[in-house]
Amino acid sequence: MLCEVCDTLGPQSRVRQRAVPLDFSFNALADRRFVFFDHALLEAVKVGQPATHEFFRLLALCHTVMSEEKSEGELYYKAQSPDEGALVTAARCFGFVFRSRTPHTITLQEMGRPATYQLLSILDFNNIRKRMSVIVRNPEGRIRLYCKGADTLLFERLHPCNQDLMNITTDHLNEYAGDGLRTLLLAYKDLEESEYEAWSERLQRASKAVDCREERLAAVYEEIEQDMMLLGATAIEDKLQEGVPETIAILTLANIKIWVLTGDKQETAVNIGYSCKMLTDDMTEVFFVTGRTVHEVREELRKAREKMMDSTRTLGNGFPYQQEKLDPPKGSSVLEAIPGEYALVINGHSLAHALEADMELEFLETACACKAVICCRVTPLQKAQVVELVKKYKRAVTLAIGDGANDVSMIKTAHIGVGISGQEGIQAVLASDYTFSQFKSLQRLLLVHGRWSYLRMCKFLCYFFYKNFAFTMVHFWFGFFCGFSAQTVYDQYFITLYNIVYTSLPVLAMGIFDQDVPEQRSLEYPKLYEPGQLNLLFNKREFFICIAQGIYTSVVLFFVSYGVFADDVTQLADYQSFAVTVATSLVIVVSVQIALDTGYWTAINHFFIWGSVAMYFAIMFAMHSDGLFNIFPNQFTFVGNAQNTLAQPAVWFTILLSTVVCIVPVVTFRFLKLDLKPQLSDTVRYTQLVRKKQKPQGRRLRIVGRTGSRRTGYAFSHQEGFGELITSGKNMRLSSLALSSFTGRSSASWIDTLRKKRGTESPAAQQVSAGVSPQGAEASQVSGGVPLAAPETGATGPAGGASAPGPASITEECAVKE
Ligand SMILES: Nc1ncnc2c1ncn2[C@@H]1O[C@H](COP(=O)(O)OP(=O)(O)OP(=O)(O)O)[C@@H](O)[C@H]1O
Ligand SMILES: [Mg+2]
Repeated sequence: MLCEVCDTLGPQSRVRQRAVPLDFSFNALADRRFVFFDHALLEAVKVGQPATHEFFRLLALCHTVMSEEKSEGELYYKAQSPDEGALVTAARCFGFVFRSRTPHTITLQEMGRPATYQLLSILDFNNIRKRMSVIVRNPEGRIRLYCKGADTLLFERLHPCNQDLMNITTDHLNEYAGDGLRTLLLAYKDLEESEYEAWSERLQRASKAVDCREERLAAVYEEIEQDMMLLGATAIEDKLQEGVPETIAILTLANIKIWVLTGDKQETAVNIGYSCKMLTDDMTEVFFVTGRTVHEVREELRKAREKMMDSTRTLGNGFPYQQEKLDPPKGSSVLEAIPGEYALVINGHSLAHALEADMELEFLETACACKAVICCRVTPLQKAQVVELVKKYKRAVTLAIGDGANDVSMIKTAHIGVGISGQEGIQAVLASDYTFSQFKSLQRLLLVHGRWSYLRMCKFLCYFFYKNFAFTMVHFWFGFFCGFSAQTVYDQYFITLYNIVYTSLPVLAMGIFDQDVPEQRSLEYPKLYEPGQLNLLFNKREFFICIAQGIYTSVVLFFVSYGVFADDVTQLADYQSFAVTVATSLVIVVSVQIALDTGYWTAINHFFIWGSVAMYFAIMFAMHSDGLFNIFPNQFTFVGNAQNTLAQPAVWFTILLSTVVCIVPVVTFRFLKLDLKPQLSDTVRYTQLVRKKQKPQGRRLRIVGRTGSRRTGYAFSHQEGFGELITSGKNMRLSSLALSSFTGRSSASWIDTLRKKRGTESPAAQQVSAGVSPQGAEASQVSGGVPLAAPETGATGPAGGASAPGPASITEECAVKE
């Protein structure tokens, strides 16, 4: 915490860090954990400077902290906001100890002497007022108002005689905020008895008002919080949690747009933006929207858009890539395809105009074109409105994450609300769908569990449609042979048990446990998150594919069995044997299909799949047995059927044939898809497999290629050589080994880089070059002597995404990660 007491302490007294922390031993009630370095401040307190004393008195009186004194001198504070806790603790250490409060009094110990203040009123803090005040009568009987709050609001309410002090304090506040500290301004006002009495009456009336009570109270508060005297300012460091920049970086790579909505002032918010790497010095431009009128805000937004469009035109000259970028995909705005990195910082008062009906779209367009958006000094309602705006116009899923009560409305508005449990109370946690204590857990929530959950749901749905169509459509084909008499193909008990016993548990196990790639890989390759955003795993196309597969299966099941029975191959030509054959084929085919769909096998998956098939046979044999028929002759009419039918080898051949005809096309289709158009998850899985097989000696080489075509790739080096390539490029093929993904020249220089790093020849290098396409011929020549285990140079980020514009700026980065 930094403190500045105006008038008494100049900027030179604000020493951030001295080697020797202050000695608070003069104060028996000081908190031993409190560390402070500004000796001048302590001196000022000790010599009794009135302004300094008043400054700390304000900190000890103007708050909502509760105290607990376990034994003499053992004080514990319970603060709703950690900032308030820090300020009251600072006052305590400097000799102004807050000891206890009752509804009408506050007891302090001021420089060793007890002092009880009569608490006349508390003018509560809220996110619109952004300040709080207390009115107290001091032991001498004087009434004084103490106020602390956001600088912008307090400056407007100071007495004009504070002008010089305000100027100095503004400089200091900007300096603090520039360092990313959260600042507060402190002020006081002496009140006459009569003045307070009159105001108190108005307050009583306002607090008893039935309608518009909040507004009336705010107006009455406003009346008294005027012409105050500036006392000083405080600045508190709100440390970023561990892993925040990394999490933001990884989520950005996963194509997740991140907007920061904060109540902090602009300078603090911008500084935090830089420290969490949302804003960087490499950005083309950061637009600040600070207009106070509708016209100004509209103008600033327009200028920002124009600049972005201009850059598109300038950069676009002659580069087909740019042209491609200028023709954005259907449904998206031209601005969203803008090259370059821009950021938008908008203030709360400007945001109020930007969110008006006639400007909201302009604001959204501009903001969406920017890589980073920071809205500062926003109220909780505005936070919710921004989320609402995105929900209204973008087909996007919104997630709001916050820790304080001021984030509740936004958490509730967003599709997914996440609360961080910390020192800011539990309101955010109670309002949220998910809760954790560290921001960095967000990456696991989204990239691992969110991804898996989407995958599982999609697979579950696809399989569900498939198995039901395969089951039901058989009746339709049968209808042509039974004159659509509504006779069912299957035994009635099979119809009842098919969905609830024979095929439910395997798909449930898949829906619970399935994974396509392990969690570590999900975090390493954030691009894996994209299929979910693009709805690739379950959409109309996928739906129709499942249905088509289901219908195809039903055709095969029915007509293969029909063909066999019609030719009398089985010497069984009865309806019941046919029913058993089709039903058995169906259960086996859908079980094989779920086995094919299951990407992650656990003992439970095995148990459920084998168990379901075993259960089918067990139940069928039981129901077709003489025993049950003897007890319920009218119920179990298929007596002896299973035993007879399944004793025929031809029936088993029929079942086998149906299964093969159903499954082979699926396997072929999947294989071709994997080979011709692999998804990133396929490639990652494949890498995993290869890695397991090759048992690498712990070294993996990651190459992030930055090429003019904006392709990026990774090559893995095992001890024997390059394994394979993972790429996010469009036309990559799994079979095209590492270097063909890069242009020949690029590969050459890339390999050259490696060669420089280590000069020994490796036979594996030739192995790589053998897989190089003509495009990579130059590379293959060079790669004759490439050393594959490059020396350790430190790891790059988790994935390569950035690209330098233009073919001339082809660069490669090599890093070896253990
Ligand atoms: N207890 C308080 N007393 C007086 N002023 C306060 C108090 N708490 C916050 N403020 C002022 O009100 C402003 C808005 O607070 P708010 O809680 O809306 O946002 P924040 O805590 O600054 O940021 P975030 O939105 O990131 O939580 C703060 O920046 C601060 O200047
Ligand atoms: Mg807050």
